Amino acid sequence: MHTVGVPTVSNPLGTVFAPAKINLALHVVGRRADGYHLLDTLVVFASVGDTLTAFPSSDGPALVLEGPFADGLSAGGDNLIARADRAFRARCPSLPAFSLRLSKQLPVSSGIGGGSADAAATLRLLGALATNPGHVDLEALAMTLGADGPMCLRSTPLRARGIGEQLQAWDVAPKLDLILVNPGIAVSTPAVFRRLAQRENPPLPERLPPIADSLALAAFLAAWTRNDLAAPAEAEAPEIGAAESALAAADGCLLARMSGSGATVFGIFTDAEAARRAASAITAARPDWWVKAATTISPDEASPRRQNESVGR
Ligand SMILES: C[C@](O)(CO)[C@H](O)COP(=O)(O)OP(=O)(O)OC[C@H]1O[C@@H](n2ccc(N)nc2=O)[C@H](O)[C@@H]1O
Ligand SMILES: Nc1ncnc2c1ncn2[C@@H]1O[C@H](COP(=O)(O)OP(=O)(O)OP(=O)(O)O)[C@@H](O)[C@H]1O
Repeated sequence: MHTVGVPTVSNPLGTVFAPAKINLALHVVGRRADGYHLLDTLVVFASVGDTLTAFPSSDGPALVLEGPFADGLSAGGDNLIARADRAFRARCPSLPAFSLRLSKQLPVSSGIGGGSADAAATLRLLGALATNPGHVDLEALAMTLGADGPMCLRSTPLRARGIGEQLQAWDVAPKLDLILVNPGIAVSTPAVFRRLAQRENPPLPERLPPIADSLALAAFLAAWTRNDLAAPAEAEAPEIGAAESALAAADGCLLARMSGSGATVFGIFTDAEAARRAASAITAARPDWWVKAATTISPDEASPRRQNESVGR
């Protein structure tokens, strides 16, 4: 795969949304012999994310990056989209060449899936465009591209254990009104894991209680769950604490917490209007931060759409 200009062919073949992943809770419960950490995490996906579109290409596979966070991200063979494309084609060699265009809306190295979401979206899109993808194990491929790969492939509310490969649907997740705030700092996931003081912590409660709405969820998360990577991430990037405090102090915020290995922080709000107001106020106070009001998405909203289907966003 190589970088080219904007594709001349205007008709897209299909498009897929790569939503931001949010770890509502992230417990580090152990460590494997290979150094990877065992997790117990509750995950939802948001209405903000990257968009990946496929165009026909007569010139071999190509990748074009655009959008607010495209700068500084390589479109070469190390991009997770290029890696996912190669991995898929190795198992499905008859797939025609596509030019892929990524609209990069999510900050890079920010704890909300970014690269894993793009890699998973690539697999979903290629799987939808291939005529015979039945023999390709997308979940196994996704894991080779990152521990967050399998959860991003599903992009539905879930609980993940192991290093992220043991997935259990969380069908009763309430719809949430959220704000995501990134204080403009890229945080390295390995660096945060390295700083962990305690690697064996209690897991989430074995059975999640019935949770009716945002209020009940926020109460449950606050009482029973944590993000064990928050302290090491904040030691790496103290601005995370400022972003969390800004969210927590906003009217209508039920819970503020860091996602993944940071530095993005999410706030759960009482309603969409409160979230919009708080997002405007935080943006006004900190124009240098990335601030987005969002909701959690339903399972079908991250499904690939072929050209003649509505993209819906
Ligand atoms: C922190 C989370 O975002 C929670 O969802 C993920 O566990 C990270 O997933 P990811 O970014 O896809 O991670 P990978 O690209 O597979 O791993 C990056 C690095 O993070 C560390 N890592 C990652 C996942 C994990 N369960 N244990 C780890 O120790 C390892 O040092 C690894 O080399
Ligand atoms: N398409 C891509 N989008 C974002 N990052 C990419 C991409 N391809 C490769 N990368 C690289 O992957 C690394 C991790 O970026 P990413 O945005 O996935 O981190 P993250 O948001 O912390 O993810 P996670 O929440 O899974 O830990 C960065 O070093 C980045 O350069």
